[in-house]
Amino acid sequence: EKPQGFPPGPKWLPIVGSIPLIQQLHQFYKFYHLVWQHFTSYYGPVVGFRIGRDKLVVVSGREAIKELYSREEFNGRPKGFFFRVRTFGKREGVVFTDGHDWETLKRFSLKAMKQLGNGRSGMIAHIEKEAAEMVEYFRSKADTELPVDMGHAFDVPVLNVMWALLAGYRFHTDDDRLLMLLSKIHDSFRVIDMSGGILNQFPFIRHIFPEKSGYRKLVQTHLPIWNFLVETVVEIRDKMVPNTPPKSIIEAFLIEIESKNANSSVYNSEQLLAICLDFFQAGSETTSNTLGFGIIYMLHYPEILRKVREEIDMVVSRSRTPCLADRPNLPYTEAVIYEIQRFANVAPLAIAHRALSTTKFYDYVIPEDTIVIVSTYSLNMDKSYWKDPHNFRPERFLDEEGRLVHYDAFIPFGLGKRRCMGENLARSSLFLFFSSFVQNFDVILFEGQPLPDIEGLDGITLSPKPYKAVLKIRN
Ligand code: HEM
Repeated sequence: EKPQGFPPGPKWLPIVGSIPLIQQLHQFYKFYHLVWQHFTSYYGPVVGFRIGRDKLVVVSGREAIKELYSREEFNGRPKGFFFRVRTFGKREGVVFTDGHDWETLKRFSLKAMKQLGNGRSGMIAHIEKEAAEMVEYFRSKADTELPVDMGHAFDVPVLNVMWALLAGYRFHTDDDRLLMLLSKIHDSFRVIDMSGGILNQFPFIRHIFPEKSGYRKLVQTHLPIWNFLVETVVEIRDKMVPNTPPKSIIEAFLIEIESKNANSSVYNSEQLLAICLDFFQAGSETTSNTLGFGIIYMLHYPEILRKVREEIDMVVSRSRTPCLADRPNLPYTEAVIYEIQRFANVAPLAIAHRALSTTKFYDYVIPEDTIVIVSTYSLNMDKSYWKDPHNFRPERFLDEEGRLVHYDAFIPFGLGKRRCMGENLARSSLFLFFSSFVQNFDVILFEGQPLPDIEGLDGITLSPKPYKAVLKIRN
């Protein structure tokens, strides 16, 4: 039965809740964030409904989202069966956990990232090197004139940045293990359904329908990733030199394990694998999909591309690729990247939160364990805020003097205690990969080939639809 004071929303049917209506609307709209938007237009910024046994609340709009992000009670993550399969049936790692262990691990990871982070010898140097490698690699492709899979063009460099952070080294671009890993990570994004799907509602059905329930696929997709991570951790542990500063997150974590007692619930090898998986999944698709969309938009808006290149040519010249120190001097390029992020809505629903206790929100009662979804899409496409949200217009992020403008409603990385841990890394990667790519290459479609679709594919993250094109070195 619907709890007293629960936010307004569609009808609750016995057992299934609103599932049939949601499925119907999803068929029509194709994207979950549009289904939630549909509800919002009927019921307001806070909508409540039920999916199977789970109560869900979708929060939209600037005011409600800011309020939500400021409240400690909403800092939980869903804890259903589905969200635990990827971490060996337990709640481990930093993305789908909460409470004391999550806080400890988040603090540890942020500190390790900071230590490995900035500066010539750290992550920035890694990303700059990776961007230079990417340009070399695409140059060799451009020479052969073989078509490139543009939807995934940035997967390897982006994953290599993540890998440098986690493991301290990079893969060769054609490394078979890397390609296997990438395809499994992609698959995992197609099988992780943010609401948890049927498996989350009725975990026992995996014994009856291992195939149909999606359980087998879920395990089979994660198995090679787990195995690979285990191998890597063992390799790194065997090579570690005692009493030297850690060169990667894995090394930093292994040092913690060594220094703590063996039964720590936080510093143990399962948690380490869970963290690696979290970073892999949270960091790679988001960044490479954003870049993929960026290139599609540049094909649609050649005039904007021309201006980006003009700025890069003037500030950086064409004799070298951009470095991070150029960023403050390239406000137009930055504005274009902001607009790509706003327009692409790569994480349209952030990552689901959970109410840690029964609490009041606006005039409503949100019961403990309600899953709370933040529609960042509603912020990015708010008409009253942006005026023309459906236009791709980077100038909105510049003032009259051409300086970058920051808006408090532009929060592609979330806010508050659960905000993205990779924001700096992601922003540096987006800047370096995007600017180096457009500085050096033209994307040439085949004769008669339509412009690639602006609209992406639905999933945990939105991804560009795959398409092929030939790269030419820009003259
Ligand atoms: C363009 C790229 C990226 C976007 C748009 C993005 C966006 C987000 C968003 C919206 C959240 C959830 C906020 C919330 O819970 O409300 C999040 C969480 C997270 N992100 Fe990112 N992210 C990006 C790149 C990265 C990278 C590169 C890393 C890793 C280095 C990363 C690691 C994480 C982690 C670990 C969390 C979970 C934090 C927690 O639950 O406490 N992300 N990100």
